[in-house]
Amino acid sequence: MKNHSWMKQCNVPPGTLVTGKWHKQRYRVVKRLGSGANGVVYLAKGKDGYSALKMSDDSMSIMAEVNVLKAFSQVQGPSLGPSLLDVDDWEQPAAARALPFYVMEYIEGPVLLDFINNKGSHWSAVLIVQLLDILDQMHRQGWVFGDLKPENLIVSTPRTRIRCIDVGGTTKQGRSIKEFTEFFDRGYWGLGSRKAEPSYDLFSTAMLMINSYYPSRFVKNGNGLEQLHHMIRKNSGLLQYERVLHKALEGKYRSAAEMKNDLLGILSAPRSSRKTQAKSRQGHGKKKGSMIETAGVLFITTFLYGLYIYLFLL
Ligand SMILES: Nc1ncnc2c1ncn2[C@@H]1O[C@H](COP(=O)(O)OP(=O)(O)OP(=O)(O)O)[C@@H](O)[C@H]1O
Repeated sequence: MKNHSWMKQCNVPPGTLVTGKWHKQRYRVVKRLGSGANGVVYLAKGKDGYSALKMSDDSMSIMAEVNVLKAFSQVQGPSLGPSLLDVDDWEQPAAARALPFYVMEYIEGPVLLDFINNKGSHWSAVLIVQLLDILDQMHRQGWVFGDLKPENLIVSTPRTRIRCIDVGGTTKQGRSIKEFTEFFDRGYWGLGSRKAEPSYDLFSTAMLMINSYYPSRFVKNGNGLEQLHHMIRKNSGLLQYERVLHKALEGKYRSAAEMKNDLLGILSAPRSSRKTQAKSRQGHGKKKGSMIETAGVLFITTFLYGLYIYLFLL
């Protein structure tokens, strides 16, 4: 069992001043943002404004995360993770030894599922397209994100960009995945190994999409692939992405860019033809939904795709 003694040392009340031993930067703790397997993250205020400060008594895990964030900061293109602002040790007055911490960009916004619950599941594909751009860059640099799950993805405002947080599970390609969450793990579904390779992240990406249409998730029940195919077929929102989802679940994509292009192909097809195709795949699709609803969704989807082109391609 994991030793959580660090919890006590890392448990600091709002208002606490954290001063770095080496760089002498000062951060005022505003509130606790959350804690994970490797430490506690606080919203903090320093001389340059708000930031997210992560502390842990496990200096190895702090250094590993710092190294990933440093590597990410060298990469051109979309931000692969929060930018790294400071790394230091905190000498708490009453503590026996200094506590390592790092400070990163504070990414403000709801986590993926909260955003989708609020705005509608049709946003899912647009955000997944953005995520695939990030993953493509990450994979080209030799990394695999590993623990992809909605809680590790924030939709930052006001430009509606998906951002990855928590690089604790980020693994060099070829090694074993360090951290995973069952629902998003292809090993759990019996659909592949836990070797860090791009197809591992692409499987999780397909599961993210499935999760956005099944927010309460579901557990494995027999043959993993058959069950996932069935769940996709049962949901008309997901059914339009069936081809892409099957390929990702079966590990048939060679790159995130390939998956992104397929998804964009579907998004750019007129909504009416997507719906017809999905219905014919569903076989005896029930006649449901009013003309007004269909027209509304058609309008929203066309608008979203236009927005996507405007925000990310122009
Ligand atoms: N850069 C950031 N900006 C905004 N919020 C953040 C940032 N980094 C972390 N958080 C918040 O802090 C919480 C804790 O983050 P952390 O990365 O330590 O662990 P976790 O994701 O909860 O757990 P685990 O590492 O076990 O998966 C996150 O759920 C998130 O809400």
